[in-house]
Amino acid sequence: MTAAAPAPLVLALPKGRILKELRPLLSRAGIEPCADFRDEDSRRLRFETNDPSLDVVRVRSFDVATFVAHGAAQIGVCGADVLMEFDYDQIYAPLDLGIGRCRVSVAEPVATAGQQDMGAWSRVTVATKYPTIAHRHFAARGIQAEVVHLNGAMELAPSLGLARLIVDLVQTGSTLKANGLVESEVIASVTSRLIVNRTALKTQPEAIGAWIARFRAALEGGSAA
Ligand SMILES: Nc1ncnc2c1ncn2[C@@H]1O[C@H](COP(=O)(O)OP(=O)(O)OP(=O)(O)O)[C@@H](O)[C@H]1O
Ligand SMILES: O=P(O)(O)OC[C@H]1O[C@H](OP(=O)(O)OP(=O)(O)O)[C@H](O)[C@@H]1O
Repeated sequence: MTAAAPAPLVLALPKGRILKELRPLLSRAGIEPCADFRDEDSRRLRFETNDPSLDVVRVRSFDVATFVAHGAAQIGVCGADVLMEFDYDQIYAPLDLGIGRCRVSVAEPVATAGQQDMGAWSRVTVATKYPTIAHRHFAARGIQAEVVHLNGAMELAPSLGLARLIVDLVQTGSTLKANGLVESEVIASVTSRLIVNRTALKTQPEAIGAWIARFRAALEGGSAA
C-alpha cells in the first residue's frame, strides 16, 4: 500500500494592491496558481498551484496574519503595518519582499497644522484601523489616544468631527491632500514581508525552508523553480 501524499502547505495571499505587486515575484519563485486565481469574479478562495505540495488562499490583508498565526496557513505575505498592529508571537517574518512600500503616519487638518503644541495634550481622539499602533505611539508621548476604529476612509474623520487626528498609511500623500490633511509624523516605514508559522517551521523545516529559499532567490532576481 502506498502512503497518502502529505496535505499541501497553504500560502495565504492578500487580495488587493499587494497581490498585484506580488505576481511577478510569485512567478519568479515558480508559483503558478490555477487559472481561477486570476479571475477576479471567481468566488473561490482556495486554489491549487502548479506544485501539488502548495495551495494558495486569497484573504484580506489583515486576515493573512491571523491565518498564519493560527497555523491555518503555514506561509503568507502581509504588510509590516499588519505585523506591528497584531505582534503575533507565532509569526516569523524572514524576508522583506520590498513591495507595498508606504508608511504609517499621523495626519491632521492642513488648516490647523502646527498650531497646537502636542506636548501639552493629555488626550487626543484618533481615527484609525490601527488601534494598537496609535495607542502605543501616543502613549510613548504621554498622551492617551481615544481611538475611533474605522476600516477605511479615515481621511473623512477630522472634517466630520469624528476625531482630531488620523493614523493611516501614506504613500504618495495624494489621499491626504485630496481631503485637506497633511502628514505630521511618520510612525514607521512599511513594506510587505514573507511570514511563516513558527510551529510549522519547526515541524516541517525542509518543506517550509525550501519555500523561504525560493522566495529569497526570486528576490535576488533568479528563477527558483
Ligand atoms: N497606498 C499604499 N501604498 C503602498 N502600500 C500600501 C498602500 N496602502 C496599503 N498598502 C499595503 O497594502 C496592504 C493592504 O492594503 P489595504 O489594507 O488598504 O487593503 P486593500 O489592498 O485595499 O484590500 P482590502 O482592504 O480588501 O484588504 C497594507 O497592509 C499595506 O501594507
Ligand atoms: O498616499 P496615497 O498614495 O494616497 O495612499 C494612501 C491611501 O492608500 C490606502 O488606501 P487604499 O487605497 O488601499 O484604500 P482603502 O484603505 O480604503 O482600502 C491608505 O489607507 C490611504 O487611504
